[in-house]
Amino acid sequence: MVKTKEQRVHEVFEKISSNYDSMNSVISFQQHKKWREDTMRAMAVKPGSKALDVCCGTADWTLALAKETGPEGHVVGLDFSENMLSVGREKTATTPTIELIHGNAMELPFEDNTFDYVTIGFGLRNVPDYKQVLSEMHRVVKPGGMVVCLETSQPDSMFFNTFFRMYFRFIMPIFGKLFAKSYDEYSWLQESQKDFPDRKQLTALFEDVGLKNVTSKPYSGGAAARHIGYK
Ligand SMILES: C[S@@+](CC[C@H](N)C(=O)[O-])C[C@H]1O[C@@H](n2cnc3c(N)ncnc32)[C@H](O)[C@@H]1O
Repeated sequence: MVKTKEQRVHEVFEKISSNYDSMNSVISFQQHKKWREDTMRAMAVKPGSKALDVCCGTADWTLALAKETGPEGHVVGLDFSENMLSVGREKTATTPTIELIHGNAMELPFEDNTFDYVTIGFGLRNVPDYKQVLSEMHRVVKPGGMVVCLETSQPDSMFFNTFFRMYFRFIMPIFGKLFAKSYDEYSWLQESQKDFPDRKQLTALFEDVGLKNVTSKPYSGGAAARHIGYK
């Protein structure tokens, strides 16, 4: 039986959960930390606010959000991989303002207008329907609230774009094999990168679901980008 994208993604993350955090630094040459920090700065999260981190995985961004929302805030992390969540649960055990829940980004289990911030970090390219997930994020954020996506993107320069694709296709799986004994999983992850919208296309998708004042910023020559929009 042919597996759906959703089933395959689920299998991949169930398998790589224990190596995920260290592999992130290997495959992005530590760059992901800078991208995350810059995005958090741009968000200027208000203490005491309520945030949702969609596709939270091992909860790195969830923890960063909780640091900003502080003791009066509340941060929910949602993911459909129990193994990724269980790594996240260990990391967040001493942060009582964080709640990690099992769920699907395609159908968020929250009322309309619930959160001040809704984020997705390196998750959007993995879902079966980008627009459906963005529209769910738009639905659950409060009017005036912020929707934020940090994701790999398509570099502007043709030369760098070709290099980046080659890297994802040939080098990253080798790193996956060497450091995480998972050649197939890291090889498969490039599939989700190569067809992902570029900055302009993702901005248009944000606007299609009703988000306003959408801005984007490229990182590392456009290898990654953050998008921010408001409801
Ligand atoms: C590359 S990881 C990103 C984890 C984390 N946000 C980070 O910044 O490191 C992608 C995560 O998305 C989750 N995911 C993919 N599709 C999903 C879906 N439809 N619903 C919920 N989680 C999903 C995977 O289980 C995985 O934990």
